Amino acid sequence: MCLGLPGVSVVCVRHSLLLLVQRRLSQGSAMETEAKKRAAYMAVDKYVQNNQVLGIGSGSTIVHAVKRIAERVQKDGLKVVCVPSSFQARQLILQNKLPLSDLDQYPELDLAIDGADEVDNDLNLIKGGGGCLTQEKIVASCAKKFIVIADYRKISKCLGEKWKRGIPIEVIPKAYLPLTRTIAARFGGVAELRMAVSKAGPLVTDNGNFILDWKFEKVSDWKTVHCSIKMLPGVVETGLFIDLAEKVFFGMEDGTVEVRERPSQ
Ligand SMILES: O=C(CO)[C@H](O)[C@H](O)COP(=O)(O)O
Repeated sequence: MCLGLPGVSVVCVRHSLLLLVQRRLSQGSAMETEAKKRAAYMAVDKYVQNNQVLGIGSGSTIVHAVKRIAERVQKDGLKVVCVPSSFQARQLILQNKLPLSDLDQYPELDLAIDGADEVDNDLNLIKGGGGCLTQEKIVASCAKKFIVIADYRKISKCLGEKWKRGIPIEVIPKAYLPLTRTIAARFGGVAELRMAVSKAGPLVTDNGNFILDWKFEKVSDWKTVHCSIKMLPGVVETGLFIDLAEKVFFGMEDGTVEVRERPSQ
C-alpha cells in the first residue's frame, strides 16, 4: 500500500520492481527445474530397463532421474541396482530406497546417467561444477552407455561459451600451488583454487583432494589439452568429458525435450 507521503511512492516503485525481479528469477528457476525434470524423466523412461546396473551421477538434475527410477520401481516392479558417483549420489539412492552397490560388485554398468555444466555440438562436456568429476568420470567410463540430462542453459557451440567458472581440475592438495602456476604458464589463463562455501578454506572433494577452476583463454583441441593437463604430476582428473556421452537429453524452455546424439557414432 502506498501512503500519500513524500518519498513513499518512490519506496513503493522500488519495492514493486524488486518483487518483479524476484518473480522473474523464481519463474526462471521454476522453468529450469521443469526443464531438468522433463529431460530426466524422458531419459529414464527411454533407457532404464529391467535388471540393469545403473551408474548414478551427481548434481541437481540427477535428483529427478533417481526419483523417476524409484517411481518405476514402486509402480512397475522395475528391478535395478545403482552405483553412485559421489556421496550425494549415494545419499540419493538410499533416500529413494533403491538398491545400492559399487564398482567392486559391478565393474561393468549397463547405463550411466549424469548431468553436465556445459555440452558442445560434439557432446563434449564440462563437468565438476559440484566437485564430483573424478568419480563421475570413472562411473561413466565403466558404463556400456553414458547419457546426459540437462536443461537448455547448458547447450553451447563451443566449450566455455556458457560455463564461465572454468574447467574443474581435481588435484592432490600438496600439488595445488605448483599446478596453478604450471597450468597458467603452459596453457594460458588462470587456475584458481576453489574455495568452500560455508567453511573457511578450500573445497575438499569426496576423494580428499582440491579443485582448481581453470579459466582458459583459447583452446582449439580439447582432447590434447585434457591429455596434457592429465600428464602433470598431481593432477587427478579434469572435468573435460571428451567422446564419452552417447546422447544428451535437453529440457527446453518451451516444455519440449531435445535429444542429441554424438555425431561420430
Ligand atoms: O558435474 C556435476 C557435479 O560434479 C554435475 O553433474 C553438474 O555440475 C551439473 O549439475 P546440475 O545438474 O545441478 O546442473
